[in-house]
Amino acid sequence: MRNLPLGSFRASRAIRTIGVIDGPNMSQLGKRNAKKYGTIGRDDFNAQLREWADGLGAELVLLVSNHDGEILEFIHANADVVDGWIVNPAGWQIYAEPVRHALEMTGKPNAETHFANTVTHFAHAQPHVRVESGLTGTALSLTMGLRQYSYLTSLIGLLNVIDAQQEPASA
Ligand SMILES: O=C1C[C@@](O)(C(=O)O)C[C@@H](O)[C@@H]1O
Repeated sequence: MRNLPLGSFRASRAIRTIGVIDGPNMSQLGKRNAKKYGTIGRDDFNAQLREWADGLGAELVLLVSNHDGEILEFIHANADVVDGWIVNPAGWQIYAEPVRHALEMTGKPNAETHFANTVTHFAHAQPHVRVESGLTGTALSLTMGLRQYSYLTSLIGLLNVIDAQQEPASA
């Protein structure tokens, strides 16, 4: 892995804390369909996320979980710890209402993020059904299809939005 000079993608030097949540089956990165998810394994991806965060001046609290109750409790427990969230609800995007409520309660912006382009994914899997993520309606953003780089894109954007909210430019 290279140490990328990511600092120039962010003007503020303030350290922010970002909660990253990866839902069901995201523990299996590296063993999933390589056309959608690439080949990066879970441990390498965790290291990559931390390296990106470090380069951008962020600390991560990371949860990879196959259990919806655990995800809810993680959000509740970290509501006052984080400045924002990156959330990949994975298969739970279809019935994500409890997660959406929990995120909304925190009042912190959340960036929905997927490895795959889920629009193509659903169109291929179930061409007769239009399935949209239940999180998107109240998410700050939706980034998908760039594999692991969706998270880098979300992280850069989210940090800049948080910076602008917390340090508004003086008139
Ligand atoms: O499990 C996943 C992973 C996913 O959220 C992604 O990151 O690409 C896309 C979802 O459609 C799928 O159910």
